[in-house]
Amino acid sequence: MWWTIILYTSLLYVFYRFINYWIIKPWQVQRDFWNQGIPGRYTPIVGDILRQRRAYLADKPFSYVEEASAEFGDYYHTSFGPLPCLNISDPALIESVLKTNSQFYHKSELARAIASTVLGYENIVLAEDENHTRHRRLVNPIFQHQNTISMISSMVDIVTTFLKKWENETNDKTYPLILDVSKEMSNLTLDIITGCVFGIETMKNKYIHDKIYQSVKIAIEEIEKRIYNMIIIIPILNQLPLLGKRRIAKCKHDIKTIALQMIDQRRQGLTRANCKGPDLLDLLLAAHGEDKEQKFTDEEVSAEAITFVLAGHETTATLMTWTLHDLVTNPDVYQQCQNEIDSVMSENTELTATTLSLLTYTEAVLKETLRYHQPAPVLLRTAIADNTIVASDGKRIRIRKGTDIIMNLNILNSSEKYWHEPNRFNPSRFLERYPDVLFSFGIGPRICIGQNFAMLESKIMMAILLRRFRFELVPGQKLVMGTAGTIRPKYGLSMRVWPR
Ligand code: HEM
Repeated sequence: MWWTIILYTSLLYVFYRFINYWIIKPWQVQRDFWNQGIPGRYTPIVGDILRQRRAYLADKPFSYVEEASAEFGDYYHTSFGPLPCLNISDPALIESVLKTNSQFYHKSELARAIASTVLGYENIVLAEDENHTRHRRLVNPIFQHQNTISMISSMVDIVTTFLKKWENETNDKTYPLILDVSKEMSNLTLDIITGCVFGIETMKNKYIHDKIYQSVKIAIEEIEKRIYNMIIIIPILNQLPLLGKRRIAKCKHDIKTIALQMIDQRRQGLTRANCKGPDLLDLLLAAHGEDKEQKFTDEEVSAEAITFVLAGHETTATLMTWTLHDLVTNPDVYQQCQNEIDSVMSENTELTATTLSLLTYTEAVLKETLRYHQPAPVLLRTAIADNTIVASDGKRIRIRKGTDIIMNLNILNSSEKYWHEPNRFNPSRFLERYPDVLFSFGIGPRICIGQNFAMLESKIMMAILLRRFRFELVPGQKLVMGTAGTIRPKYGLSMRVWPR
C-alpha cells in the first residue's frame, strides 16, 4: 500500500516537474512579458527551434533573427525549446545586462553546456560571482600591455614559419595557390595561441603539436554537431554518454594531460618561454593576488591555459577570415590598407610595437570587420534573480529569474539607428573615435580579457600576409556564415593567393 502511494507520488512529482519545465514556467514568463507590453511570440515546447533549424538548413542562419527584429524591434520575447528568452539588440539593454545589472546574471545554461564540455567549470569563462572575481583578479595582469608586447617577436616567428608552406608552393609566380583561407587562418591562429601559451619550442614537438591540434579540432567539431542537432539543450539526453560526448571527453582528457605535463616540465625548468619576456604559461604560474598565497593550483593553471587556447583561437581565426573577405570585396579599402602596410614595412623592417602603432588604417579595417562581421554574434545570459533593465527609449523591462537573455550583437551592428550607412564596409568610421555601441569584445566585468592580444596578433598577421601575398576571391562559391559560437564560414572561403 505505502509503496504504491510512494510510487504514484514520485510519478506525479516527475510529471509535474516535466510539465513545469516544458509548459508552465515558459508560459508564465511569456505572459509576464506580454503584460509589460513587450512584443514577441510563443510556440509551446519547441519555441523557435524549428524556425532556427529551417533557417540553418536553408543556409540563411541569421534570417530568422533578422525577420524577428524587423517585425518586433530591438527587444522581443521568444523561447528556445522550453527556455523563455528575451532577445535584445538595444545597446542600453545590452549594457544593463552585461554591466550595470551584471550581478543578476550568470552565463546561460546553453553557454555553460557548450563551454563546460571541454573546459569544465573551474576557469575564468565559467566561474561566477566571487569565484569569477578571483580568477579575473589573477588573470588581468597577465594581459597587461608590456606582457603582450613582449610576445610580438614570437608571434612574428610563428606567422613567418607558417607562411613558408605557402611560399614554397607559390615559387612559380604565374599560378596562384588556391586556399581555403578559413581553414588556414584557423591553423595559423591555433599555432599562435598555443605557441604563446605553451612556448614555440614545446609546440615544435610533433607529438604535442598534433595531439593538441587534433583534440581542439575534434572537440570543436563535436560541440558544433551537438549544437546543430540540439542534443546540448535537451535535459537527460545531453547527459547520456553518446559517441560525441565520449569523443569530447577524450579530447578534454588528452589536452589536460598534456597541459599538466607541460606545467610540470616548466616548474622543473625543463622548458622555457621563447618570447622576449614570459609567455602565458609563465605568467599563469606566477600569477598571484595581493596576498602572495593566493595563487592558481596546477589544475587551475591547466584549465586557464586551455581556456586561452579555446577562447582565443576560433574568434581570432574568424576575424582574420572575414577581414580578408571584406578586403577583397572592397577593392578601394584593400588598396588603402595595402598602401599603408607597404609604406610602413619594407622587406627587412622588423615588426615592433612602434611599427605596429603606425598601422592605424589596418587597425580600423579590423575594427570595421568586427562590426560588419561580428565574430561572436550572440552573447547569452540567464537571470539568477528578478531585476529591471532599461532600454534606450526609456522602457523599463522586468526580468524574471530564470529568463534567458539573447544579445544579438550582429543586429545592433547593422542597425541604422546606431550606425551611419551600416551596410557599407567603411573602416574610416573608426579613425575618428571608437563608438560606444561596438560590443564585439563584450562589456562589463566579463569583457574579453584577450582583446588587446587579439588585436595585436591580427595586426601582425595582416601586416605579414598583405606584405607578401595578394588575395582574390574564387568566384561562384557558396559563402555561408557558421553559427556555432562564431560565424566562421560553414563551407570555407576559397581564395587565390598570389606571391607579391
Ligand atoms: C577577435 C577575437 C576575439 C573576440 C571577438 C572575442 C570576444 C569575446 C567576447 C564577446 C567575450 C565576452 C563573452 C561574454 O560576455 O559572454 C570574450 C570573453 C573572453 N575572451 Fe575573448 N575574444 C577574442 C579573442 C580572445 C583571445 C585571443 C583570448 C585569449 C588569449 C580571449 C580570451 C577570453 C576570455 C578568457 C574571456 C572570458 C572573460 C571573462 O569571462 O571574464 N579572447 N571574448
